[in-house]
Order: sequence, then C-alpha cells, then structure tokens
Amino acid sequence: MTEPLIAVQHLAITFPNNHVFKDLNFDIPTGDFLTVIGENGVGKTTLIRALLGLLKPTAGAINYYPNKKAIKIGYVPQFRNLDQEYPLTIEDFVGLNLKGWRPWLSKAEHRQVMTALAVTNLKKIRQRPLGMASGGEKQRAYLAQAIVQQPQLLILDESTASLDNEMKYELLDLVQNLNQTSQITVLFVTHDLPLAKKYGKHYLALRPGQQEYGRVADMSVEQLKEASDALNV
Ligand SMILES: Nc1ncnc2c1ncn2[C@@H]1O[C@H](COP(=O)(O)OP(=O)(O)OP(=O)(O)O)[C@@H](O)[C@H]1O
Repeated sequence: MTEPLIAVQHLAITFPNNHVFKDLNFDIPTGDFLTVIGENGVGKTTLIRALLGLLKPTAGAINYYPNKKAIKIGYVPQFRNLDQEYPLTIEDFVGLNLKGWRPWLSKAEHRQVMTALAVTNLKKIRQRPLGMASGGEKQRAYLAQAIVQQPQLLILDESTASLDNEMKYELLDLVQNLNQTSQITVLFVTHDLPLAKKYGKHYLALRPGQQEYGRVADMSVEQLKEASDALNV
C-alpha cells in the first residue's frame, strides 16, 4: 500500500459546549479525489481549518507525509462575486501570493503564473480586470491562484456552490484533469451529491458524532439515499 499524503487519526476538536469531532479517522491517499459531504454545521469548515493548520486539535493528530513542511496546500474558496470595480487583472490576481518582498515577479514566477493561466484556460483573457470576468472565469482565476505554487493538496471549499451547472462541471473537469495528469490530490467539500459521485474516488460523509468513509464506486443505493436525505437534495 502506498503511504497516504495525510492521515487523520483519532481527531477531536472541541469548542466550548460543542464537540465537533470526537474520534475522526481517515486517510487521504496521494492522488486521491476525496469528496467530503455533510449537512450544515457538521464540521466541514472546521476540518479544513484543521488540515490547513489554522486550528489545533483538542486530541488526536493530523499527520502529513513525508512531513508538514513538504506539503503545500492550495485553497479555492466558495464563489463570491467580486465587485466590478475590482482593479487587478486576472494575471495579477493569479500571481498575487507569489510576491515576497519584491513588488514584481521573477522570471520563474512569471512562468508559473502563465502555466496556471494556461491550465485554467485564462491565458487569452489574462489582461482583463477580474471584476469584469464572468462567474466561471472568476472561479477559474481562484483555481489558478490556488495551483500556481504547485500544491500537493488542493482543497475546494464548496467552490462550485454558487455557480450554474455548466460552470460547475467546467471547473471540476479542470480539477479532475489536474488530479489525473499532475497527481494533485484533491479534497472537495460539497453539498452536491451528483458532483461528489461523478468526480470523487473516495467519500467522507460527516454526521453528528460519526463518520463514514469509503469508495464512491462502492456507495450503496441506501447510502446514497441517506446522504441525499441528510443534504436535502
Ligand atoms: N470558532 C468557533 N467557536 C465556537 N464554535 C464554532 C467555531 N467554529 C465553528 N463552530 C461550531 O462548530 C460547528 C461546525 O461548524 P463548521 O463551520 O465547521 O460546519 P460546516 O459543516 O462547515 O457548516 P456549513 O455547511 O454550514 O458551512 C458548528 O456548530 C459551529 O457553530
């Protein structure tokens, strides 16, 4: 068996008066496309924050292989429409997190930006102000920004929730392509069961006080029904 990229072991996270996780266990194998589903308030965002290292576990551990420093994580947030006046061009926006102390990009960084723009089909419109781009183009710009540093893990946090159907599939086709060609491991948090089924290799269904983990292909009709009832789809 190959070593996982991340192993979550006996994870507990507690807020005052709220045990979000008591004993959460699952692996994220390298190259996986893991979909995380669960009703509102069950702890999906909390899990992402813990994986990003923004939240300290109350108990248990999140182990990264070979080590935490070696794992870069790209994050694509939920789609929120940006103001039309948002001044940065798509290209500037994609390169934003690359700039250290210099206000400009090095040649190598510029090449990284161009690669991310090409992969997300944004090269032709890279000089367009991001505020003037369509919803799908804006979300592809967030994806480009998340992959520019060639992360090992890409987290999509309900990133398709406010997109129309065509744009959802367009975005996830790109992500699937990255997953298959560049071996980027994907963690996709969604309420959308058809999307979870189409793109996911494994699923993690979070329920209050319990979890279910398995291969999407092995999900039984009853499990699907249960999941869709919980998600109200
Ligand atoms: N910093 C915090 N302090 C106290 N309680 C918190 C904190 N963050 C989250 N919670 C609580 O923990 C629970 C899980 O929240 P979380 O945002 O992770 O759920 P979620 O599954 O992402 O929900 P949604 O689908 O609505 O985004 C909720 O009851 C929430 O109110």
